[in-house]
Amino acid sequence: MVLSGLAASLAPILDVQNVTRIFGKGDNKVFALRGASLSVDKGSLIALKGRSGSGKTTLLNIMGALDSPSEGTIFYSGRDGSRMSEQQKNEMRKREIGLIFQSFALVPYLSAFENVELGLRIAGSPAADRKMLAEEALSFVGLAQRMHHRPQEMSGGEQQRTAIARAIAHKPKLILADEPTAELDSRMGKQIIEVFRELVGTLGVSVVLTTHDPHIMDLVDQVHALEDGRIGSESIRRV
Ligand SMILES: Nc1ncnc2c1ncn2[C@@H]1O[C@H](COP(=O)(O)OP(=O)(O)OP(=O)(O)O)[C@@H](O)[C@H]1O
Repeated sequence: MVLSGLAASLAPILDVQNVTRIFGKGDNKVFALRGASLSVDKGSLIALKGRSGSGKTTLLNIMGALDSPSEGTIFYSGRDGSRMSEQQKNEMRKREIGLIFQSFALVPYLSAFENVELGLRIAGSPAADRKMLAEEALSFVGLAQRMHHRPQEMSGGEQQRTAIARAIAHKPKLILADEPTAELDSRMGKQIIEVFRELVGTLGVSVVLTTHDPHIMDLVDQVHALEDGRIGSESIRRV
């Protein structure tokens, strides 16, 4: 189904419907997700919690079109993922999604600016725009004065803010962050959530993150608990 521009703009950013993901075969079959459903609206800050192995990373990978459901459907701004080619998914990921990892995943011998600029190259941003976009993103996360430092010369919080700048520089609609505060102390973790909060508030970006930290769960709009591959009934909505 092709949605009109208006219908696509009204659709949730992500609509995960009854998604199951099975790894392996026969006796080695693992149900990482078993009918998980979740809708992500524009401008929401959402945390996924759950014990180790409950399926958080698997769900995040499917949300980021890095993986596909075995059963069920995911709609990306109204587009049915199962009807998109790998190339269409790659294009969508590059343009519309920003990914952030627990371990920052920065290139160690490049400065913060060069790391963000490299991300823009990979996202296919035109060369003429890259300097301005990289500086804008680094200023947004409060690193205007530190952008020519390398990761090893920065604190963990500054490194994660560099990774956020890299994820937002191409102006995606959705940020997916797998345990973005796990390597940070509570003060730096809170600063990272404040950056996400500002992204949601000022740019209308949606953020979905995974966390084990109850303090982080207190700072987001919605908390959804994954239990054995399903979104549990104790999900908390604050908005
Ligand atoms: N590629 C894979 N092949 C086989 N099993 C997998 C694969 N990826 C994940 N699993 C299994 O699926 C289940 C869910 O894993 P997942 O990584 O999504 O959990 P998680 O909630 O993110 O865990 P953690 O909090 O430890 O990161 C686990 O039992 C895991 O071992």
